[in-house]
Amino acid sequence: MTRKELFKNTLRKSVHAWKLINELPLSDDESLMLRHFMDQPGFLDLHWRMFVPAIKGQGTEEQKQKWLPLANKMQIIGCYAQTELGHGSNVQGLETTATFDPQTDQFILHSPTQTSSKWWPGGLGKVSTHAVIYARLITDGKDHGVHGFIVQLRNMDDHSPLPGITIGDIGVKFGNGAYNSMDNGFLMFDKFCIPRDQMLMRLSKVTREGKYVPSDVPRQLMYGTMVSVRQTIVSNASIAMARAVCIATRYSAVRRQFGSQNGGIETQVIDYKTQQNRLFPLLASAYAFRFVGEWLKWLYTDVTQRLEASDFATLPEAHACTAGLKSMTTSATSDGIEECRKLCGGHGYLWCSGLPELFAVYVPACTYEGDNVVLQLQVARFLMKTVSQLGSGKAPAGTTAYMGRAKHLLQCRSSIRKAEDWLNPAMVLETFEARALRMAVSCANNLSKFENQEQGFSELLADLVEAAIAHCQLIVVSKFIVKLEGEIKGKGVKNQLKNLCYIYALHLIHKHLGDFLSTNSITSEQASLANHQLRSLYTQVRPNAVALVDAFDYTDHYLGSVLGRYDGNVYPKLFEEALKDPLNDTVVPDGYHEYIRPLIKQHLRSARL
Ligand SMILES: CCCCCCCC/C=C\CCCCCCC/C=C/C(=O)SCCNC(=O)CCNC(=O)[C@H](O)C(C)(C)COP(=O)(O)OP(=O)(O)OC[C@H]1O[C@@H](n2cnc3c(N)ncnc32)[C@H](O)[C@@H]1OP(=O)(O)O
Ligand SMILES: Cc1cc2nc3c(=O)[nH]c(=O)nc-3n(C[C@H](O)[C@H](O)[C@H](O)COP(=O)(O)OP(=O)(O)OC[C@H]3O[C@@H](n4cnc5c(N)ncnc54)[C@H](O)[C@@H]3O)c2cc1C
Repeated sequence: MTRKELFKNTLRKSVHAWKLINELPLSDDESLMLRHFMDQPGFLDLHWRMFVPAIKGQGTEEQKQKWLPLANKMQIIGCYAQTELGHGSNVQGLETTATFDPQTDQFILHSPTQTSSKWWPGGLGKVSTHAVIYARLITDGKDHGVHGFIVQLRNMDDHSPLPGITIGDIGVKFGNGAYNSMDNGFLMFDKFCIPRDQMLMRLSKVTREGKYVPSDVPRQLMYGTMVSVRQTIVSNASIAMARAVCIATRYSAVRRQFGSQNGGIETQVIDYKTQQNRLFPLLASAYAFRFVGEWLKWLYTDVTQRLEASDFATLPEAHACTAGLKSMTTSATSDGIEECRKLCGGHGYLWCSGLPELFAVYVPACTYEGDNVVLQLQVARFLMKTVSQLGSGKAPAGTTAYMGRAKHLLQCRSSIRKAEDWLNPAMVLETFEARALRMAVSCANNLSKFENQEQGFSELLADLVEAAIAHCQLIVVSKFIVKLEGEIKGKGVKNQLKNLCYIYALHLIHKHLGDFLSTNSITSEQASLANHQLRSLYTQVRPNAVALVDAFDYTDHYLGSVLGRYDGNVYPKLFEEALKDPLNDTVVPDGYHEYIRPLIKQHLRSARL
């Protein structure tokens, strides 16, 4: 499809999905499932995941009563317009202004520079009638920082931009189809006026007289919509990873190379230990991210209930967990999808493998909802704060509770003696805790050598990110272990999950061996034992690998991959796909008479053939 066709077709699908949701009708969970199977980024994502939650989280009761019924019936379509051409990560650096005019009781929205143009918001370019706009609030010449506003963008009769608004699509993005189904947009305001009651005023207010009244709740609640989306992105990482792994695992069982004896069949590539060493940790990650995603959903629900009761105590942890896990799982999944492409050899590079499209549509997850490095730095700040409070009498809680055992974890030595000891959950957990704590403490010690903490932080950014990742990996490992300790129906299933849990943990040790050795969390002998155990786990997973990906229950239609077909009938179908290519419509290609024939003829003449 051309870009225009792709965009229009996605509009068609989105509107059809909305019709089904209402007609059947579908529950919220079923509607999410429908979105999942619609399988294309589109304006509904931003309307439901960001525009509506932003109003719910930041609007007053009156504002919710006014706007939510319209949004819930999709009589208005909204998006989330925060990022600007010049500023994305640095939200406090946004330039768009919203200046209160007491004479008209209005805010004047203005884009003072080119870099202040809104740039990137999905659904903004061509579809949305409304947006939640983030802009600097100015009253009486004073800048109060960034706040949210509900703004109508387009005329409800003919969809034209309202006077004072310039709006459009930012252009083609990475990949052929992928994210190009979405109208990520730009927007400039030229002194555009909105009524005062369109500032989202749950967190702070501007009175009729133009007085700014900050509320007593933390201003970070303004970032709540991002926290909610980051949480869902973790579960989505599992879905995308599982999809790539399903394709690569099934194909690795079909594909044979070398090893034929006396003219017999060749070896299935899934039997090579190198293939297993690349594939099975990704299979394990798909399960691990699913379980940590379930836990994060619980954490998010819990913090939401606490916030409603004005208990803000767990907000920093919820922010650190959603930011860190969003970052860690999306980075691992993007890398994992690319690894799966390589695991499928040359055929993985074919569009019909399903992997190039999956990669292209997935990889921006490392950037949207917060650049992955910027988000890990938020985790690092949280960790440094926690370390600095050790010994102050305030016991660390939640995911940092292990830091409360700092004295032990800083000096303990791993008691792993034989390979099977690596199947002991307590020993594995302590290894990850020791490594995470020691990396965090080492950063804190290095920071304390700087007179200026912020300067020290800038100097140590790379180490801080590594410490943050170590903490996030510990969370994933520990939630996998907790899952195994809970109710899992079926002993066989539990055994398989145990194998995957240890593959996940031991492979991380192998991959980040430098961290584990340099922090003395394990010795090099213990590292070899971990590798030994890992190989044995691969052997145990091998006979069940295909069943473990079949368990994701993805249809062939959803996978969209010739290589990942359930029936394994890969080669005939590759031919069928190839023959569908427009280049094969004719035997002699268009351009032959124009370019190839004259070239050949010229050579034939000069060679006197
Ligand atoms: C084959 C076909 C397959 C098809 C598959 C389809 C695939 C699609 C799948 C799923 C779709 C998912 C839908 C996703 C849609 C994506 C749309 C994207 C939207 C966006 O990107 S919106 C814009 C997002 N922008 C960002 O994330 C910006 C990142 N920056 C920030 O968040 C912040 O500015 C910051 C965290 C970097 C903070 O910077 P700074 O230090 O300047 O912060 P301050 O504002 O001064 O605050 C510091 C203080 O606050 C704490 N803090 C910060 N953030 C939060 C928070 N969110 N919650 C709570 N607290 C927060 C911070 O820790 C500091 O605290 P202390 O002072 O240290 O105590
Ligand atoms: C597909 C897609 C959809 C999007 N949808 C929306 C949307 O609906 N609404 C919306 O408002 N926005 C949206 N965005 C924008 C997105 O949120 C931002 O792109 C994202 O927050 C990153 O910000 P940036 O582009 O400014 O990156 P930058 O911050 O410019 O990052 C560039 C580089 O600088 C590094 N860097 C930046 N700051 C630091 C630091 N303090 N320390 C160390 N390194 C740093 C980063 O790691 C990165 O390597 C979307 C983006 C994409 C790609």
